[in-house]
Amino acid sequence: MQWTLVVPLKPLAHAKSRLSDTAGDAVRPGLVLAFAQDTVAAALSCPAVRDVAVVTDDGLAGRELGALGARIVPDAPGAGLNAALAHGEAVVRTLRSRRPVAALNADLPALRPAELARVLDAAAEFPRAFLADAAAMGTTLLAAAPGAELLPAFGTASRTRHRASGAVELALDAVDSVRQDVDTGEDLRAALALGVGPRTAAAAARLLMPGQ
Ligand SMILES: Nc1nc2c(ncn2[C@@H]2O[C@H](COP(=O)(O)OP(=O)(O)OP(=O)(O)O)[C@@H](O)[C@H]2O)c(=O)[nH]1
Ligand SMILES: C=C(OP(=O)(O)O)C(=O)O
Repeated sequence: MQWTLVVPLKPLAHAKSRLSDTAGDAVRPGLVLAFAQDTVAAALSCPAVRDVAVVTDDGLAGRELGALGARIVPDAPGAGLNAALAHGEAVVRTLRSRRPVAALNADLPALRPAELARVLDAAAEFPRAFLADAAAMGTTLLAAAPGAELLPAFGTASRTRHRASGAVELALDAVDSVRQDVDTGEDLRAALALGVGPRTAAAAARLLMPGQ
């Protein structure tokens, strides 16, 4: 099955505020862009992925991610993460109504295409399914079959909300790269230990972070 992914991305200057102790205001936007570039590049090279739409109002990120092959959708609602995802879903479904759709966070710099393919293949068995993040509190991927709505409920402690909404939690081993979102300096160290993509590796080296 070939999926359309919807990837939300906040304006870089405001994104990942919880990383401010690890990366100051001068370097954090570049680091967040590197996460998104490595996430989108890995997604686009996944055999289970047909196309990727990034919902963002950030001009630089739009140009860079568009150059990788993503469709850029303006964050027209401007009303937060879940509104951005619902809007992205509506846009891609207008274009491709018979494809399954999955929301994927933009902060997965260690993402491996083969692991993403395993997650999407497992999700294809259910009308709606999700993958919990490495902290086991949040969500990194929420998937909906053709004809089912995503009904995104991302944000703090979203795992419980997605489960309560009827989405099936995917119980998969060895998909750490799809679970490892980066909110904090500790998360970034964990992602570096898994092995990040080239743009995040370069950006982290500029922060003088060891472990690559
Ligand atoms: N388009 C869009 N994306 C968003 C919005 N809010 C969050 N995101 C994205 O949603 C994903 C998950 O969000 P978080 O992990 O909370 O990231 P964040 O809001 O940048 O992080 P903090 O500032 O530390 O809370 C990331 O890819 C964000 O860039 C929004 O209002 N619009
Ligand atoms: C966006 C989420 O949370 P966090 O900001 O903790 O990554 C989530 O897990 O739904």
